[in-house]
Amino acid sequence: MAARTGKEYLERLSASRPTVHIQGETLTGGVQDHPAFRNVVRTYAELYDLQHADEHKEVLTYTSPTSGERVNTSFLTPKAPEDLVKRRKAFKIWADHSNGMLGRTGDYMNSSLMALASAADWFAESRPEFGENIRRYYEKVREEDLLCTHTLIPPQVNRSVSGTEQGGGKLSARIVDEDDNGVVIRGARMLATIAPFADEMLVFPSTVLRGTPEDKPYSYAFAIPNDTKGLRYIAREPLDYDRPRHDHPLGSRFEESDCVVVFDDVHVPYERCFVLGDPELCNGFYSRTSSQVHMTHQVVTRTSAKTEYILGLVSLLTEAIGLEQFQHVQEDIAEIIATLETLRAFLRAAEADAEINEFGVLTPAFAPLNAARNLYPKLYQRFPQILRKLGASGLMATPTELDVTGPAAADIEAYLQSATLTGPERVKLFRLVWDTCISAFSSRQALYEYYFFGDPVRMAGAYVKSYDREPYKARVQAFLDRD
Ligand SMILES: Cc1cc2nc3c(=O)[nH]c(=O)nc-3n(C[C@H](O)[C@H](O)[C@H](O)COP(=O)(O)OP(=O)(O)OC[C@H]3O[C@@H](n4cnc5c(N)ncnc54)[C@H](O)[C@@H]3O)c2cc1C
Repeated sequence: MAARTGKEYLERLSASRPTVHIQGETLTGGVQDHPAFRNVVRTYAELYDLQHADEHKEVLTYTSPTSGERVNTSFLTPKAPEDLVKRRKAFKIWADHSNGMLGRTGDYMNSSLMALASAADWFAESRPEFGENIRRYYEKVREEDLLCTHTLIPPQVNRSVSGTEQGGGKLSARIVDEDDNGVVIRGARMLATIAPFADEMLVFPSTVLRGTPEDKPYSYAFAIPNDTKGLRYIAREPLDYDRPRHDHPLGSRFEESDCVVVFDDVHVPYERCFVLGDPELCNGFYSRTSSQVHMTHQVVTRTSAKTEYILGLVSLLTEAIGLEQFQHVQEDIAEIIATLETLRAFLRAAEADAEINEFGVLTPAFAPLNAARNLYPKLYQRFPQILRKLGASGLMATPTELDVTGPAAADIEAYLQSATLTGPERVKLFRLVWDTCISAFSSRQALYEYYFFGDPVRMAGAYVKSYDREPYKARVQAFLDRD
């Protein structure tokens, strides 16, 4: 099968039976029609349709080396510089479709799987069949164009002890049994975005494991269909209130949903396992395979699309109400431009300094991408702040569509006009600003960007530890020692 259409994505989803607890209801199917999910599912279907649009199909797809069918470009194993460029352009098309608001479009995990499968020999060091498993799984996801999400971190019970010690070792998902066909998993993982409407759940390592015998049951990587028996999702309250697009322009399209993941003795067949009982392999999972680099390449492309959107939005806002000439407003706009250009420079540097890794994959330089992923969680927080500051009371003068077209229409036309816009045009723009900086949807976006790659505080610790500062210390020391 080739790159899917939106219709094919929806058909598969309607045949799927994931167990989802949401607002007191238990769903065992029908996700695509549920008010909490149907709008975002439609948006995901649009992404699949873009793969077949005349203006995008050349960039969004390439010819599969096994089936000869067109498959999504995020599966392309880069060997030459133009492959990296093609990958980035494909990421950008999908990211632009949601103004960078969707964090779990398929290309994110596809990029990870591409890199993991290329490093199959590394997995095979643990057990030969694991190398074959990851290669086969990547090909399956590529050829069937499956939508994958992932769940990484242990439940947030007591962060003063390790993930494996939560609840006395009885809470985090762990291997509790093993038979001739596979392993049995019991416990929970904290979160998985888009879980109810993904096809597959990747249960991958995250926190560093100590390599002690007690850590072995927590040392695994596997993938299961999202309606596997015993797998349950507990969804948070939806932020899509099924309101008109005029009123909630982002929440009514891009509300991805986040779920706690419960494994109630889930049986995972061996052929779906890539690591078992090997903490060392878990600890090297992302770095040794270059998977973190390719994932970050996708993410920085997405965040640059999101920053372009913010720049466009702030510019329309400041033009609309005549703020452009004020210096502090220009200072805020300059901050957004500088962030955008920084992200673009990181992407360009990462691609320009790419090198072939030990598995023959052209891999972007990690240093610029790592800098981007350490900076953006904090840089993004400024954007809603700037929008709130510049929008001010205008963000509360935001009647709904029913008012714009109802009895208040004449007042709205007269009193809500702006320097450049009619009343209805201004309300439409300001509702978009509101959904980017004030609504519950926008709050969740800010939280998402902050924790996208993990806790920025602990990431900073790892960043400092991994960065070679010796040459700079030596240079300063030499200066101190200079006569
Ligand atoms: C909107 C959203 C969507 C998400 N989607 C996914 C997903 O799809 N898949 C997935 O796997 N994960 C997902 N996550 C989880 C994300 O990976 C985590 O939020 C992130 O790794 C931080 O972990 P935590 O939330 O458990 O925070 P905690 O680890 O509980 O940290 C809470 C606070 O305590 C501090 N703290 C805790 N422990 C330490 C320590 N040892 N040293 C110093 N400070 C500490 C932190 O700095 C932080 O301020 C999502 C998170 C959000 C918010």
